[in-house]
Amino acid sequence: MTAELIDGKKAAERLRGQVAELAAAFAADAGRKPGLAVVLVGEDPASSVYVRSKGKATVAAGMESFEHRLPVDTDQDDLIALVDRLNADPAVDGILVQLPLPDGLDAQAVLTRIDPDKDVDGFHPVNAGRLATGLNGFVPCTPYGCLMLLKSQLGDLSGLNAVVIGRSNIVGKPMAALLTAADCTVTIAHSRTKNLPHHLAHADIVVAAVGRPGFVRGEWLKPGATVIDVGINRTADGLVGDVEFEGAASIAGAITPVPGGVGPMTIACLLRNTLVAAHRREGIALAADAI
Ligand SMILES: Nc1nc(=O)c2c([nH]1)NC[C@@H]1CN(c3ccc(C(=O)N[C@@H](CCC(=O)O)C(=O)O)cc3)C=[N+]21
Repeated sequence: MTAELIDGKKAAERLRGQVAELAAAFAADAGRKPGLAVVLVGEDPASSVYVRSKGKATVAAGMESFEHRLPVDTDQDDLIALVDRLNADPAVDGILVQLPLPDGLDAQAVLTRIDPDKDVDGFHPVNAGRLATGLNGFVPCTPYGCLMLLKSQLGDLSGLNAVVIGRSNIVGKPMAALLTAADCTVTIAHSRTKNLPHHLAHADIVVAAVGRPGFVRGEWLKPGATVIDVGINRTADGLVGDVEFEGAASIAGAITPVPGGVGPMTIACLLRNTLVAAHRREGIALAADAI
């Protein structure tokens, strides 16, 4: 292995520390802590683990955590009614409805019901539009975390070639928008892309978000490339990313591990977005470069 390991766990700890300091200052100013509501429908074991760790991280950062666990057979109207209550609750700055929702529930209708100014996941179409047009909104946590890792690794990203593999609304599309705004030359590759190795051969930055274990091969990479692996695949070998790690680590300049790369940054960015939401809702200034 010759690539430098990008330590997402350490970067996330640093960000969480900054959020905690700013959350304490907010609480002193506003007379209340920033609040994050997390809604989990059903008992998917992986989702339960994530929701628990989000709750713990929220409290550790000096914020209020409101957890709503609903039965798997919850109907659409009851879930929408809960979102309406959270929208109206002044103690709630951020709302996250854990995905995926059980079969039979319409996730798009639920996400679109969340007040865009409490949408700390950045999944509401209004926030997607704000990101696409360069307005202030909320950026989805995973791509935002990836951008922070890239900037701390590479500094200015201007003029670099970036290939984003995956075109989901949650990762690929917002990632491409962020890299475009950072002046990269961006290619979005996906399942229908012809000759992916051709595109990767020119990529200074690769963000892999396809959900297939070991899909990206080391020999496809440009030597020295910076590789961000968003994949979290549970296999017989344990948790693995979308990038074939051993091969990639011998050619890339730097690479995120799985676990310990992008995942911890996702949760830290959720706290960051909640802090920003709280400041905006209370009309309290937060220096643009504070976090
Ligand atoms: N509305 C919504 N927002 C989300 O942000 C959201 C969601 N739904 N549904 C599920 C996915 C997944 N997700 C992760 C967060 C942290 C880690 C994480 O911290 N992973 C650790 C450990 C992983 C493990 O051990 O299982 C790591 O990669 O090192 C992973 C995955 C957020 N998601």
